Amino acid sequence: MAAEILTVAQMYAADRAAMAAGISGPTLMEAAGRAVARAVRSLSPDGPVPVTILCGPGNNGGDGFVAARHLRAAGWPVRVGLLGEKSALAGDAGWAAAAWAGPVLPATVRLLDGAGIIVDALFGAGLNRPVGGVALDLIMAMAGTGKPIVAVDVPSGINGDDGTVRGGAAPATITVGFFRPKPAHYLYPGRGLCGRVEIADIGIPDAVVNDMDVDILINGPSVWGRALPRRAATDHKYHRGHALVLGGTIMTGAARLAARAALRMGAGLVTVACAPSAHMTYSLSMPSLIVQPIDDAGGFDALLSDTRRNAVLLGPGAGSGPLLRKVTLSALAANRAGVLDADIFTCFAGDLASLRRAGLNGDWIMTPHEGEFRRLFGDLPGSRAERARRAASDSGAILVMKGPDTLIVHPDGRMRINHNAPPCLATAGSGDVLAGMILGLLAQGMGAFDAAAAGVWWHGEAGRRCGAGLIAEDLTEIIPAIRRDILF
Ligand SMILES: NC(=O)C1=CN([C@@H]2O[C@H](COP(=O)(O)OP(=O)(O)OC[C@H]3O[C@@H](n4cnc5c(N)ncnc54)[C@H](O)[C@@H]3O)[C@@H](O)[C@H]2O)[C@H](O)CC1
Ligand SMILES: [K+]
Repeated sequence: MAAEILTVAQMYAADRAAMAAGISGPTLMEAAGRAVARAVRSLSPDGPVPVTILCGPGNNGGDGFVAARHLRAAGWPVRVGLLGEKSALAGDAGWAAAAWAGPVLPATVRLLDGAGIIVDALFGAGLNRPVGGVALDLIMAMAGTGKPIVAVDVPSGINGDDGTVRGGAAPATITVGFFRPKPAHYLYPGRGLCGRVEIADIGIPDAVVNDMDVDILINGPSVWGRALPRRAATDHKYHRGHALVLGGTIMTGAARLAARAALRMGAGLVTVACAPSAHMTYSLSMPSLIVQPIDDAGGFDALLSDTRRNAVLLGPGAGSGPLLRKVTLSALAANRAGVLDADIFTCFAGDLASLRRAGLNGDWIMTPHEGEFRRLFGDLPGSRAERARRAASDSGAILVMKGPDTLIVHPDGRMRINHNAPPCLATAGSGDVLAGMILGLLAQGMGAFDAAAAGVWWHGEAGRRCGAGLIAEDLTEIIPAIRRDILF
């Protein structure tokens, strides 16, 4: 499957490019409507049930008319309700409505009575304001029926570019998108309202994407697999990097999980630097760890003076006191790659400027969840994706905005949307494992953007394989099996 996600504007451009290549608008709409009819039929394998199709005033409605014609031809009872006047339908939608031989009724809530399946073809890519009035009444009524809904392109009321709900939207059972997915198919809350997403080939040549600046991808091995660190028969451990983790004194579990994850990801060596009082805790937890007691930030600097220690993790369990602050500023100045997580966002709350001044750049990855994000970046305006992009651009670092639809964003605006994380990953220590996984890849020399994306996907896959009831310790243990299955 192609990993590209197209914005609404890019999808319109793809349409135009296809038409310029000689594929007519009605040809595209015919294929789109046929795919919608197919999705409806898949919901009732035992045979026809009454279908109500609610059509809007644009081409989304046009797709609805085409679907109506195909379903009727296959012997399905279909009622079509139109929001607006048939005479006002223009272009391809006008063509589709003219080709529908059945009655066109005004779209009212009553039309939903007796429907076994509903097709939501009110608004798609062309939504340009929040839904209200009759349209909103229809959307709420669709949602209230409890019947299966097939949404055309997106559930009406969802903004295709960011997945936000504008006014209201009815949850679909299947959403049929066209050519390539849109951000709303992958970003919550849109993603949660789309149900199963089926992307139909409607005859737009794949090549049209080559002329576009596609900067959003679905995160997965096809995106970063070729950049994974390779093993050579002649490798020794110093070829595989040396990660350095600042370990806390009280919350020692976080750094232990992260260090273990970094080793499991293939880092050659992992050192935990900690207060002398915590030395024993770290040493006894994992014989393969190097544990270095440090008295103060100077002790950490001394460890960093060994340039083989090439990747650094700061934050998990570290406490947000002066030590973390000092160590972070000197690590940023030391020209390393690294991951900033957890207590970093408290330690530097509202103070991105200090991180930037110290040398934060694209070799560094920040991994906040929503609350931590706000602590560092404040209340930025816009959707989650817009805020994440702004934060990556302002910080100059790779931003991993954690959540059920984790975003991996480059300062230049490129974004990868992750979609494989199961809810059971929301458990204590899970974020520490993620930070350590990314660290392990950084230590082996993988570029920060790819390392972040690979870590996030791999962590999701680990969660999926462990399943419900997993604890963070399980995640680290399944890492090697996943590597074996990534075919790059
Ligand atoms: N390659 C493709 O993706 C193809 C997509 N197709 C379908 O075309 C629609 C997009 O069609 P468009 O006419 O541009 O927009 P819409 O039908 O979504 O809506 C425009 C229509 O609705 C009015 N409107 C917008 N927002 C509101 C609102 N909140 N309340 C009331 N009215 C609103 C607006 O004024 C217009 O009149 C895409 O989604 C696909 O379904 C093609 O069929 C095939 C190729
Ligand atoms: K729709």
